[in-house]
Amino acid sequence: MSVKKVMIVGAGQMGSGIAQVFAQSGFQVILNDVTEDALNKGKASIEKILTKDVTKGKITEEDKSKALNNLSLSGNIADAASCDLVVEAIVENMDVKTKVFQELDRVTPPHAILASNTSSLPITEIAAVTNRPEKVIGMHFMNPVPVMKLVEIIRGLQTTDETYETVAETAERLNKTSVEVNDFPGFAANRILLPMINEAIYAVYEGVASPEDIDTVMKLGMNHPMGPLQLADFIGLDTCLYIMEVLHDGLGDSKYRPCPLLRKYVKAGWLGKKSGRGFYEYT
Ligand SMILES: CC(=O)CC(=O)SCCNC(=O)CCNC(=O)[C@H](O)C(C)(C)COP(=O)(O)OP(=O)(O)OC[C@H]1O[C@@H](n2cnc3c(N)ncnc32)[C@H](O)[C@@H]1OP(=O)(O)O
Ligand SMILES: NC(=O)C1=CN([C@@H]2O[C@H](COP(=O)(O)OP(=O)(O)OC[C@H]3O[C@@H](n4cnc5c(N)ncnc54)[C@H](OP(=O)(O)O)[C@@H]3O)[C@@H](O)[C@H]2O)C=CC1
Repeated sequence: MSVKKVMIVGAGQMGSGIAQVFAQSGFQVILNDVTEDALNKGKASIEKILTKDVTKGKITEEDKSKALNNLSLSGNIADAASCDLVVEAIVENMDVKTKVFQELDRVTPPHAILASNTSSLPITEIAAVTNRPEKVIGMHFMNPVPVMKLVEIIRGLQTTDETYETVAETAERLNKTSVEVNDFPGFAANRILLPMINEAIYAVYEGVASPEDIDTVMKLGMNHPMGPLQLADFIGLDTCLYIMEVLHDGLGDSKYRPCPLLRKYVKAGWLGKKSGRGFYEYT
């Protein structure tokens, strides 16, 4: 199957980035969210990035219009009835995701592939709530989506080769490089990245150094483009905590225990860049 039309569920930072790259690659895209406000914010962020790219001469005004013409907004998940592929990018919570997958299973045509952009949750478990587990797969983009080249493709236990190949070919059409990963907590990217971020938070918690100095260590000492605390704020501290909980519960090793300071910040509503405050303040 060659994918022509996609729905992206969730118009947050990941969903809007995913919608943008699909629209720029010539796919028909429906961006879905529960509120009109979220949809408008998602569309505005796509327009802002495309306008910047025009100013920089990376794309033409015509490329921008074409991409925006490929994009429509919808508050009704039943609009996925016309789609070949759905990429879900809502909150990292199994209960919420499985409800959405049950709904998608009801409304999409039988040939449609249902993909999740989950950072860490088991694809096999998400697939099990549908009547098409062979067509459920992980399509894990990296943040910021328009910039990062990688897509982790995660096979659930019942994902077929055909589903895998369609998604791998779709990632290639998006000009991304994909890697095949098996269904383990945190997959590959976050099994490696998140323990480093969590350790950096422990270092702040234990008074090893200030957040600024810890980030400087990793930026100037290891040439990371962002320090781990700046990156945690960028990912979202709620998402970081959900991922650490999945690693801790799923792998059962105390080395993955989420730092109490991370829990405290999330409880306080300090979710990082998206809420205006995390390890740093954002205006
Ligand atoms: C949690 C998960 O499940 C998985 C994950 O995603 S983990 C997170 C993975 N991501 C990372 O590790 C990101 C690490 N950070 C970086 O690579 C860089 O800091 C960065 C690309 C985000 C920004 O780069 P920078 O050099 O510091 O800043 P800046 O010069 O403003 O941006 C570089 C380019 O990226 C673009 N860019 C930055 N943020 C962007 C965004 N949100 N959307 C689109 N484009 C963006 C800029 O427009 C710029 O483009 P040009 O080179 O064409 O001018
Ligand atoms: N942040 C990152 O760096 C990365 C995140 N991911 C994964 O991507 C997913 C989304 O993360 P991110 O974009 O950062 O999160 P955001 O909080 O930015 O966006 C989530 C969006 O989904 C909406 N939403 C919540 N429930 C539903 C629903 N039932 N139907 C439709 N929309 C819904 C939210 O609306 P509202 O705000 O109203 O609740 C919000 O607009 C998560 O699974 C995360 O783990 C993957 C790679 C990187």
